[in-house]
Amino acid sequence: MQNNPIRIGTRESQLAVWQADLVKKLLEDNGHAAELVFIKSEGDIDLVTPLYAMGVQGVFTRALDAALLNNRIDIAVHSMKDVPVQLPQGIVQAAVLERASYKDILVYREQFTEDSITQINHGLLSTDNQQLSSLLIGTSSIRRKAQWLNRYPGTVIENLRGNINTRLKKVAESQWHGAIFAAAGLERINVRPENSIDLDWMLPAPAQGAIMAVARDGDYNILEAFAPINHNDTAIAVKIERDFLSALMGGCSTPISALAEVTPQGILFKGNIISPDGSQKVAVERTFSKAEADNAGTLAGHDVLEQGGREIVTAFKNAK
Ligand SMILES: NCc1[nH]cc(CCC(=O)O)c1CC(=O)O
Repeated sequence: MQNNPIRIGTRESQLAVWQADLVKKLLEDNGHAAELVFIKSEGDIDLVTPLYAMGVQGVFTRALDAALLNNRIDIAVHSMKDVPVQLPQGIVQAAVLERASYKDILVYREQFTEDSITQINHGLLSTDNQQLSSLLIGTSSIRRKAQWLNRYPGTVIENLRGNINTRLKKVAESQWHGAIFAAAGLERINVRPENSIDLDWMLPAPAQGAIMAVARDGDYNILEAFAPINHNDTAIAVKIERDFLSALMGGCSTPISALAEVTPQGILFKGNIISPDGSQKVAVERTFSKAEADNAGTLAGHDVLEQGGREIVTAFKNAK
């Protein structure tokens, strides 16, 4: 039994605090006292450098890892897609919460729909507005950039860093057509603008929309407290997605997307890797049985490597 309140470490952004509060509430529902401890991360301090250029993995997670290992907190709560697939020595997964929307969405500044954006990009929409001759889209995610350019070649991609509120403000003040966000982030803190559409053709980052709690290895009181709040189907899906990522590259901030959906008919998996300029894409779509879950991500990753993905990985690594 855990006696002292469970110290939940979190970053200070509104989304991070919302996610940590959810964990606190779930713990309290199960009879555990808990409190939040705020920790600043490198990813929050440097708001300019694109994430993929920061050179290290885990810019959002390392400060929390250190707090965990130094026993300043008992649990760290993360957006799972920000967590490197290889957890640091001494840190283990305690729970994965039920996934929210995994979708990427386009927040657009004016009355553009995806249809009109497609038309604009293909020069089909007649307009006198000079601005529309080339699309300007904000994102600092190399994965979103690669997918967008693959679908809409010729778009100019603008760097867009910062927490959700900063980014929304930047888009509103920009001259861009729009910017790409994770639906989950905006919806959780209730700031998804009306001018937004789900990008159904875009595959999410591995584990997008999932929340992960990590603990010290061997801290059995904590691991026991978190077992009941683990969502099994989500945990299975995100493990497959992260195995796919590992099989291809093993890093975050890569142009690799993956989505596994656990359904009564089996596990539906889709994944891809796209060269950062959008010109080359290798995609896989496979159905697995639940019994195959352990190897599904790795198998799908090997499919992609064999179908030309290896060349994209190599070029990406050499360009870094
Ligand atoms: N990389 C930043 C980040 N990490 C998690 C989310 C949103 C929540 C989620 O995807 O789980 C975001 C913002 C975004 O991608 O727009």
